[in-house]
Amino acid sequence: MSFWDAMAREPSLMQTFYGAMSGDSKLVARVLVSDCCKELFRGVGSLVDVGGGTGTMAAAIARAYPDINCTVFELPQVVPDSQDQEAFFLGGNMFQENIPHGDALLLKWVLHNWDDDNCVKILKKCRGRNEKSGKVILIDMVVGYNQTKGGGDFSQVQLCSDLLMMCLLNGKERTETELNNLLMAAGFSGYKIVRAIGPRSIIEAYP
Ligand SMILES: C[S@@+](CC[C@H](N)C(=O)[O-])C[C@H]1O[C@@H](n2cnc3c(N)ncnc32)[C@H](O)[C@@H]1O
Repeated sequence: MSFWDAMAREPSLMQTFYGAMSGDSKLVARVLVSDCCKELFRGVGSLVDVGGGTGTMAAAIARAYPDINCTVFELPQVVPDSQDQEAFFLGGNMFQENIPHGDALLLKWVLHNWDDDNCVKILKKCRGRNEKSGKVILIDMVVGYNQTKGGGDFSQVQLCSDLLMMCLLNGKERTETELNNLLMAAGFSGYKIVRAIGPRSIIEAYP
């Protein structure tokens, strides 16, 4: 049974986990929708937050950019019973179903949950959905990046998170080289690290 299915059997655990994800998204959204990142959203009319949890990030983007149509694509057990006003929810499994099309697909704190093979599968599916135009926005740790760019030393946080991901999910935190390898294996033409947010980074990847 997957970590996600096991959690779905424990309502209190689900509430705690997705509440924590939502709290984190509130923090990160403050940076993502601030002036420093506005280039990310230029020309974007639709955005899909893949594995977007309870929709906190998508709602923050929709509030800041009312012209962007925001969708949250999540496991059915996470989709709320009634639709949110700010973002549309769609239930599905990103490995099995088609990820909805979007000018921008967002993967925040998703890739670090998976091993390399599964990451390439996820990235290929995302690339397939916006190959002609658009991009994929990743928010994840890039191990070592922040130290070299003067953003503070987050190496211990990054290594602790790496251990946690390995133990819980067979996932990992990745260096820039490892991230580049995944993107190239999934057929992306390039990427740019837009900026760091503490131990994590915002990365724009181009199909
Ligand atoms: C670490 S959480 C991040 C949630 C959200 N992006 C955030 O940062 O707050 C990973 C998310 O991936 C979702 N997820 C896991 N497996 C999935 C799948 N097969 N298809 C779609 N979503 C999935 C989980 O339900 C969870 O919300």
